[in-house]
Amino acid sequence: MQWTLVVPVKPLARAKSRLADTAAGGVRPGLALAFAQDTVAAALASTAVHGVVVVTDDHLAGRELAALGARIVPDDPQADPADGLNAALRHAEALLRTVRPRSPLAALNADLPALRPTELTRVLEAAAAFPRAFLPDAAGTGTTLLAATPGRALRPAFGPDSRLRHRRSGATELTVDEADSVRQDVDTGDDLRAALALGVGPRTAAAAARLLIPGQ
Ligand SMILES: Nc1nc2c(ncn2[C@@H]2O[C@H](COP(=O)(O)OP(=O)(O)OP(=O)(O)O)[C@@H](O)[C@H]2O)c(=O)[nH]1
Ligand SMILES: C=C(OP(=O)(O)O)C(=O)O
Repeated sequence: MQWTLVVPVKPLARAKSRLADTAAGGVRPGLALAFAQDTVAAALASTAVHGVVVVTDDHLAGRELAALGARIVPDDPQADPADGLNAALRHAEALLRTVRPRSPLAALNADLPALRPTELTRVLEAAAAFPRAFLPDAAGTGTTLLAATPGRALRPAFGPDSRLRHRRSGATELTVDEADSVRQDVDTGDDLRAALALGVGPRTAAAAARLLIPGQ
C-alpha cells in the first residue's frame, strides 16, 4: 500500500512554545523548521510513501519543504483558530480526496527529527490492516501518526490526550516493535535530548549543535 502523508506545520514564529526553556525565541523558528525538514525528508524516503503534503500557512516552511519534494496546501482560512491543527488536517484531507480518492492517508506530526524511513514503513504496513489506526507518542499521552485506509475518514483528534481520544474514536492503537523514531516527537528539552540520543537528521543536528554548544 502506498500512502499519502499529511504533515501539518504551524507558523514557525509560534511553533514549539514548550521548548522555550531550551531554545530562546530567536532560534525556535529555525529549530522547528529543521524538525519539519528532517521529518519530511525521512517520510519521502519511506518505500511505503507515495507523497507528502504539507499543510501550512508559513511561507518559509512552505518554500523549504517544497524544495524537498512535498506538495504544499494552505490551512483552512475559515477554521476556528482554537482547532487549527485538526482543521488544517481535515482541510488537506478534503483537498486530497478530490485528487487521489483511493489513496490511504496518514497524518504525521512535523516534530519527529529522528524519524527513520524504515521505521515509518513498518508503522504504515501495520496500519494497512485496519480501517483507522494510530501510533501513540513516546510520552504515552499523545499521537504522532493517524492513518485511514481508502474510503475511511481520518477524523483527527490531535491535541492534549489525543491517545485517549483517538482510542475512543474507534481507531486501532498500533503496537509496532522498533518504531521509536516514529514515536519520538519533540515538545520539551527532554524530548530533544531523547531524539538526539536516537540520532536526528542533518538539519536538526546542525541546529541543535548551535543551540547546545554556545559559540559554535
Ligand atoms: N497547519 C497547521 N499545523 C499546526 C497547527 N497547530 C499545530 N500544528 C502542527 O501540529 C503538530 C503538533 O503541534 P503542537 O504540539 O500543537 O504545536 P507545536 O508548535 O509543535 O508545539 P507547542 O507550541 O509547544 O504546542 C506540529 O507538526 C505543528 O506544526 C495549525 O494551526 N496549523
Ligand atoms: C498534537 C499532538 O502533539 P504534541 O505532542 O506535539 O502536542 C498530539 O499528540 O496530539
